[in-house]
Amino acid sequence: MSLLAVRNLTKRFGGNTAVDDISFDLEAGELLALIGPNGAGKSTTFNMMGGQLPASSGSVRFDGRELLGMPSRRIAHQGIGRTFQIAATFASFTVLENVQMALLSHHRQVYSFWRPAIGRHRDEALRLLEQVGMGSQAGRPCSELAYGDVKRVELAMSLAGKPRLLLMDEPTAGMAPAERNALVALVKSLVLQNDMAVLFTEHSMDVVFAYADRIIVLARGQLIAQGSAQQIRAHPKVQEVYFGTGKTFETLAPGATPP
Ligand SMILES: Nc1ncnc2c1ncn2[C@@H]1O[C@H](COP(=O)(O)OP(=O)(O)OP(=O)(O)O)[C@@H](O)[C@H]1O
Repeated sequence: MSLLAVRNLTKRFGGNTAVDDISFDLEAGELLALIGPNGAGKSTTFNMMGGQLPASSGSVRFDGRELLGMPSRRIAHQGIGRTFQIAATFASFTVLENVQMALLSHHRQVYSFWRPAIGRHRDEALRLLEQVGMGSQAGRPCSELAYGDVKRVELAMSLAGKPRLLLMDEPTAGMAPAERNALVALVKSLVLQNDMAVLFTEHSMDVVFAYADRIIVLARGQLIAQGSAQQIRAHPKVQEVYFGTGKTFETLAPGATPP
């Protein structure tokens, strides 16, 4: 049985079928990219899986349990984490405090402003920050960080819930190419270390082809291809939907800097 089994998932907005009968699986230890041109249905798929949007029909089973119909908070407590396109850190709080608050939330403890979280889950928060390479910045306010570092803090926060599956919606949006590669390389190493599964949407083909174990491609709501980077790059339907969008499918030489 797959860790995640999506079957015949469909979302209609009035007469527009945004996600049209898609099915795919995801296994533990796998980094799966969901790609497709603008309006393909990627965010809608994520929002149905995370409980932010009701599906019109279909099924999403995680470890055999149906997620559709569950509220998002309950989905999170099944062991599914989610990061959003907009970084969700508190700017005036330190890096460490942000991760401590995520841990408090995971343990369903209430943060109160007159009794700060300082001291609670400190060691665990520092351990998570070390995992994402931010241990040395623990005492800095998030407002002072470079954007790429904020995304690392956000990643540490999403790990606070010990997810077995992490949904990452455009984790590298707004990042420079070198930062993008570093972040996805980090995610890949976390997948292997923690035996997690990650499903991510991404517009930069360079990071998708460099790091994803498998790729699924949506176009106008339909799943038009799935497979390895090599299979996707050579797939005629994929080439057709991306033709004219300026996206390229060349492989980078090892160690080369992407455009
Ligand atoms: N709340 C909504 N109400 C009506 N239509 C919507 C809604 N959300 C999305 N859509 C439509 O569903 C389709 C899929 O949109 P979606 O945002 O899922 O695509 P996407 O692949 O994430 O695009 P992008 O890469 O631009 O973020 C589009 O036609 C969009 O206009």
